[in-house]
Amino acid sequence: MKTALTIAGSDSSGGAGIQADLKTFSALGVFGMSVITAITAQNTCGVTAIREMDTDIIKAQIHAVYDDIEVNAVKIGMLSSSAIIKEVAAGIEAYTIPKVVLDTVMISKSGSYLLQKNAVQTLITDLIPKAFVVTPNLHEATALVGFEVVDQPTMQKAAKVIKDMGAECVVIKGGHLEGDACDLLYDGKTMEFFPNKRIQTIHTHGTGCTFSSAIAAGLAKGMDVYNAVAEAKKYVTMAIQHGFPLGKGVGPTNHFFALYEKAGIL
Ligand SMILES: Nc1ncnc2c1ncn2[C@@H]1O[C@H](COP(=O)(O)OP(=O)(O)OP(=O)(O)O)[C@@H](O)[C@H]1O
Ligand SMILES: Cc1ncc(CO)c(N)n1
Repeated sequence: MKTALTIAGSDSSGGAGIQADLKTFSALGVFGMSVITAITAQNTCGVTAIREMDTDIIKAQIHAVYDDIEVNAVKIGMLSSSAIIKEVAAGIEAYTIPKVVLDTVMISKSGSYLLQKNAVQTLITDLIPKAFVVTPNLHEATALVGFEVVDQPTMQKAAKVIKDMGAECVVIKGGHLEGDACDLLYDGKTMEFFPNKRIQTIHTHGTGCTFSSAIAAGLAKGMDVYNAVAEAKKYVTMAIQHGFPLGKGVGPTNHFFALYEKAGIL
């Protein structure tokens, strides 16, 4: 069985973060492992508290996994601070980790900072150059490149700038576009749009985490980046389609509907 590791924050409500990542890995038939960078007290209405893990326990978790187990792909999510980014970058360096999907998590849907504002530059200098795929949403792409990313032409322009920061491939997510939910993949040679009709729902908690983990799962299974993104897009669309009104706010993506439907059980 192929393996994937998520290095990310915990979401107590189970819709995003480590919990969404592990559900995605399982649903896609990959054995999931985790390095927890921070704990959030979070539900469908918002984030009420954040506690960062000390860098020594983050380092110990990375070493515990890598000293024992072959890891076929890594997804990186919430990192919270510059110090944590540097620790994770050192781990990638120490084990020369190749298939890294970096989800540049910055602000939760409810508006809480999951990455300190002053850490964006560290992300650019220390981690983006080590990533195989970087997956910013429109807001994150804007923060990375310094101009507004709001439509397909500016997504294309931003993808080139982020590629020049040293990432192998760039996926700019169009979940926040006006109109269709259209993502862009740039591998340095071709620009490929992955269009999809926008699903009319408020239940989109964890869409970004689900998508980036699904890309990592595809890479773990040996897919090339194009197929990994195409399959991840199908998966996240299905998971949003079956999203449901858990709690009083923004409900989560639904992995198990996706799994059962795929297996022909439902
Ligand atoms: N309403 C929707 N209908 C269809 N696809 C969607 C919808 N919302 C998001 N997506 C898709 O979900 C994936 C995640 O994109 P999105 O832009 O929502 O990420 P994100 O903002 O990083 O998510 P998060 O808030 O969880 O961090 C992309 O493939 C995007 O196109
Ligand atoms: C822990 C965590 N990671 C990522 C997200 C996505 O925004 C979230 N809401 N919570």
